[in-house]
Amino acid sequence: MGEFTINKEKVLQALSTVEEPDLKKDLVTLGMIQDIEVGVNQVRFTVVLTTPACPLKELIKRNCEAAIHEHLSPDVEVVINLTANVTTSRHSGPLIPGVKNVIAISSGKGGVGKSTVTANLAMALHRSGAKVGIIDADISGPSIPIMFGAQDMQPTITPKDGKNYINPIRQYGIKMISIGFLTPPDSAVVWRGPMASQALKQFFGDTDWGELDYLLIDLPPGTSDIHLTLVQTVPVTGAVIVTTPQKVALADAIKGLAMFKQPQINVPILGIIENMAWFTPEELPDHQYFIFGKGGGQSLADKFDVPLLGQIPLVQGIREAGDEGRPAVMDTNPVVNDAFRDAAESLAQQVAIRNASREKTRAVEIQV
Ligand SMILES: Nc1ncnc2c1ncn2[C@@H]1O[C@H](COP(=O)(O)OP(=O)(O)OP(=O)(O)O)[C@@H](O)[C@H]1O
Repeated sequence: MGEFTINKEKVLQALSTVEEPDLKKDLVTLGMIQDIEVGVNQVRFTVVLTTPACPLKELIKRNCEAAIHEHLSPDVEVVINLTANVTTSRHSGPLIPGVKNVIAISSGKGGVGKSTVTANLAMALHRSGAKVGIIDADISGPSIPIMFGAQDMQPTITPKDGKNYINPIRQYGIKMISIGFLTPPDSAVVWRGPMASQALKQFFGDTDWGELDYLLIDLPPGTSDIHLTLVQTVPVTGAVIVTTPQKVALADAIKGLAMFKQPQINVPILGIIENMAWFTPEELPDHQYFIFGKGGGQSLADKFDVPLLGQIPLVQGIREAGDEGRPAVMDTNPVVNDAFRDAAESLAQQVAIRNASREKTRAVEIQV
């Protein structure tokens, strides 16, 4: 056998046979391979994933290793370092320049667990290594501060470049701002649409978010002026619709979906999360009782040809943790943790696919 030397080019050639399963292009073309080092019988390189929450990272790693063994040498040791650089499809504009993805979390009707899902998705994304923020724009009951045990905190103001900026609260590693921070906890302020829209604009224009991979927006249930304000103020990467499997919830979720699809709004639907998909008693983690019906989220996803990102069971601990001021994924119930982690990974995956495949989003122009 002739002498075969491994060099960087050969490593790149071998890795150009490995496809990113979602983006359907090879890792070299996608610019995902960095820092190749060739040592004695050893190859090292970094794979830069599109999100730290990538559900396919182990598969990609295995495929890279297999490609090196197949195309270069079966004996070479392969050391792969995985990192992530979350992608964006936003034109960087004057507002929130360091925020890569804005994700609207919406529901057709109230009480389906939209805020609970937002809080836990945020925490699961943060745990994967992403930089995450939340804007709680739910005027019907701003519950994010309570779910994060932050109801008594107050955002501070810092002057910067001749302007006063709001600093988001930081709790459990997540930056957040809520319409609830603008009113004392026990006051009965009734938020009217225009006031809330004004507040939302401030949360984008006058708030120092710094660098974020994902900024989740907890919207009021149904359709409202605030939804319009959101899409007119910043480019929105996509929307997630939270529903329960119940018929009445699904009917409203369809309206919510239809709103985002309207031509003048045109926000891509990243997928559906079915909350309270079944009841699982804490002491019987393998049992599932379909008390609100079964398969509703999947049939909605099928009807609109969008992914079902996750199914979250109804678990007493989810409610208790929320009431006690922490997202339930901070506890150790594997049923809850797995459900939210899977949903967060699917969401991050859809964001990456969307960023790779669609045009950049712009804020919606107001027709006058
Ligand atoms: N999967 C779940 N298991 C157990 N309890 C849940 C679950 N999801 C939500 N809850 C509980 O249901 C109640 C309503 O949830 P949440 O406030 O998140 O709903 P929402 O859709 O944001 O409501 P709204 O937008 O109308 O304020 C809360 O007490 C929450 O703790």
